[in-house]
Amino acid sequence: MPLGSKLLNIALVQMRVTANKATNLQVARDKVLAAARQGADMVVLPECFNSPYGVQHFAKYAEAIKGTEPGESIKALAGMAREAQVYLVGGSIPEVDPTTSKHYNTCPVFNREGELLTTHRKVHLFDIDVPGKITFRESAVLSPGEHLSHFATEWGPIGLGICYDLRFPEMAMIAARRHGCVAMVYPAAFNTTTGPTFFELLQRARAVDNLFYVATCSPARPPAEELAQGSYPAWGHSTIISPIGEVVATCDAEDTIVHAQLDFDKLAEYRTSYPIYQQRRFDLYPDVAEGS
Ligand SMILES: NC(=O)CC(=O)C(=O)O
Repeated sequence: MPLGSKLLNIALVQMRVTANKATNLQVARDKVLAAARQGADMVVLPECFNSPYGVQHFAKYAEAIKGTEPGESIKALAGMAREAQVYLVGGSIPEVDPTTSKHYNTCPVFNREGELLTTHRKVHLFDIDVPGKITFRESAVLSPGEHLSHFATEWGPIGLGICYDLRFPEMAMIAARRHGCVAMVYPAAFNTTTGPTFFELLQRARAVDNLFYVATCSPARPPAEELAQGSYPAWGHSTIISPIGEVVATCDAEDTIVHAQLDFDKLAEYRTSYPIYQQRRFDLYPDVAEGS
């Protein structure tokens, strides 16, 4: 697919997520509409935007997305996208598959008419153990997705990942090389242990590996009293990175909306200046763009 030539105004909604799903949906709606009023074409919500992030919460907040009447979050997201007339990368929500009863961490994407374009189920589950700092085991409750995902837009295809997926370069490279993606979007919830070391570095690495834009959207960090009660210490720092690894826009841990313009003429320029797509040595390593 040819590279798009227009500007894409993107907005990252770094919102506070509470234990009240209805409140989270209402806050998301208000912020999606506010972002659209500021000129956003595409709005991104955080990982787990309708539920606290923690294995103890996933089953309680889980909703069906496919194969049955969609849950309240999917209906609400479709309504927001339609009302705001934006592409909506609906963060992620805990999903239950009614046919298998398996749970997933899933990102739904809607077009400006509020139609569900695709869903991405987090492929790499967040299972880590940093002694004395953080232990997290999504696989205790969730199943991994079995597919890589992207969706078509007028600017070109856009790849999807969720948080821990950012650590796996193959996924972004397949999006870029096999599907011609011009950007990768990751709803994410890094934390105060891993965020400072890895979050920006990984985004910049994925961007320069592939000469495309990378956008991430995190929940805002909860207040100190909630952290003291065990709430997940989200790192925040929702960010947009240019194809040559520059931080185009970012923030700290607060409740905010980050706006930026993705310039796909610039992307084409960079790919001409740095022709790494043509310089690969597939005689020495396999071509990840092969097949589809
Ligand atoms: N929350 C995640 O999925 C990932 C994360 O926090 C990390 O990789 O660090």
